[in-house]
Amino acid sequence: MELQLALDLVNIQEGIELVKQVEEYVDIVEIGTPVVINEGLRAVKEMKEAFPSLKVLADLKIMDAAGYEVMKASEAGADIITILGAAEDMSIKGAVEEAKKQGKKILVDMIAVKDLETRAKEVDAFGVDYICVHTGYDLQAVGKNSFEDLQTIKRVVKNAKTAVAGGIKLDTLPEVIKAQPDLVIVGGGITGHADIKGTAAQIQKLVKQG
Ligand SMILES: O=C([C@H](O)CO)[C@H](O)[C@H](O)COP(=O)(O)O
Repeated sequence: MELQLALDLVNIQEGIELVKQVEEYVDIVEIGTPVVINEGLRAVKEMKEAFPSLKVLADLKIMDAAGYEVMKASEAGADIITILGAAEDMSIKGAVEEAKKQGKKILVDMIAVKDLETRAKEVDAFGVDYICVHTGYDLQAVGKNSFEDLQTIKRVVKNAKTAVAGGIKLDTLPEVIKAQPDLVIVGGGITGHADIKGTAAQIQKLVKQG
């Protein structure tokens, strides 16, 4: 099981300073969608240059022009790029094709997908690397989480790795781990904590114990 740190509410320099504190505890650093919107793919480039041994995920949440956007994120140094499960089949297939060409990986974010079971099976057949259930900020705000959805994709996904994101904290992590995802994504549960390093260490310990 791997741990991904999501950076969403920081600028590039703040992100780099944050990762300095926790780099020994995380496998993947996510340049979150708000950071890409604010700073562009420069954020991916600078993070990868600062931490060449960490994998960097560009959370582009691609919806269209997938091949081109995967190519640009790859050129910036991303190891993993996200596309939405709600995108056209052709877009997801295009993303996979370009990622393979570039030696990169595709994570499909299933946020807002209504028929999760059906779509997860379809997307799994396209050769994507990760399928991620995700409760975004707006649904977290009304008390939702992705724990049941994680069990659904664990049941139906046969090829891709499974991932889970959205409001995961130290106290809810054991429930997540019980479902055995391949990748756990934590943002505010680490970055919003008073003790960032200590929390990342505790979360990593639980994730690695599986
Ligand atoms: O993808 C995310 C969100 O849509 C904002 O871009 C977050 O990175 C993801 O939800 C993980 O962050 P937390 O919910 O703070 O753990």
